[in-house]
Amino acid sequence: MLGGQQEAPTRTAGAVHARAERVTKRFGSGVAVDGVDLEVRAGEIVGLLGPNGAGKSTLVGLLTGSRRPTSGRVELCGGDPRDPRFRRTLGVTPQETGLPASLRVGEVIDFVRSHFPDPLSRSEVLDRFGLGDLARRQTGGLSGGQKRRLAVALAFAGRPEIVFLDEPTTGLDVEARRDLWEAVREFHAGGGTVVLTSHYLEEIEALAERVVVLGEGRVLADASLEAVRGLVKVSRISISSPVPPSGFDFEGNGDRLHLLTADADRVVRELVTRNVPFRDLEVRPASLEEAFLTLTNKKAVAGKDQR
Ligand SMILES: Nc1ncnc2c1ncn2[C@@H]1O[C@H](COP(=O)(O)OP(=O)(O)OP(=O)(O)O)[C@@H](O)[C@H]1O
Repeated sequence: MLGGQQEAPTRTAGAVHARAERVTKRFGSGVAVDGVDLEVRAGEIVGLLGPNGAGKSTLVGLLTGSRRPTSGRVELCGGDPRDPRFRRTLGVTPQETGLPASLRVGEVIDFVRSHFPDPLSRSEVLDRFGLGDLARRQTGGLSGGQKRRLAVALAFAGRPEIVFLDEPTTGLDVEARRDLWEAVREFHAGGGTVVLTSHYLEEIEALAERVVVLGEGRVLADASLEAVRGLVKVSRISISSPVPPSGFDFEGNGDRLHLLTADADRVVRELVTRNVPFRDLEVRPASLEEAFLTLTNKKAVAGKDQR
């Protein structure tokens, strides 16, 4: 993948911790990742956002060395992610984690720790992720949420430079999710780099400073959270009306109707001019989810490096 001599992993602030250069991954005739360029710098929290099948997990797999690109180049902390010297900088929680059912939680943590030169202590991992009470439990007997918490904790056990969290809080209740966010923030506050994928827009909004929107394997947007919203400049207009006004694309149930538009002023003026009998008018900026849907629909190649 990468040729020639490789230096030891870079630990300089501002260094590139993960890089994809025109990376493509094909499965048979399908393209999961299609010519992606991406740089993640030390200390960033980057959210990968996209609908099912957009290529998020495949991209994470490529950046973390569990998959090889069909073409293009990937780097992790300045080297090949398949090289153990560079893998030591990495913590990863894949979407599906197979934990050995007969091992106890503490044993699994120790097993993972043993692969790293300067890991967290067992009790640090247990405490930080609220697993103290479960240390002696066999992983086979854990609930789905407990397994997920352990899987995320394991990503941090080796005291990594960069963590990749693929849908980290799927299946967790609100409290457990917030606890995990806190642990991720703590890692970030200590200088750690984070790449996370999520379907929970709340999670991306809570954690990410930069959002990379993927659609059909391509980067549709790569910008700050605010800029991703700004890119589409969509407003959501809601009205109550006994009948849907003709000539407008309002959707909704009952008499509450909604419309996404880039020009809310024009729509409201037209509603008034045409004497539409609306009430309870509400106009607000689109949520990230709405912005993201609009971006995906447009298939726009938008705003690289607007962060
Ligand atoms: N091992 C594989 N063999 C064949 N096709 C695959 C394989 N892995 C992924 N794909 C295909 O590649 C595309 C991208 O999948 P990927 O899992 O990366 O998307 P995703 O954005 O992570 O989706 P989700 O949010 O549902 O996890 C999909 O069309 C998927 O079916």
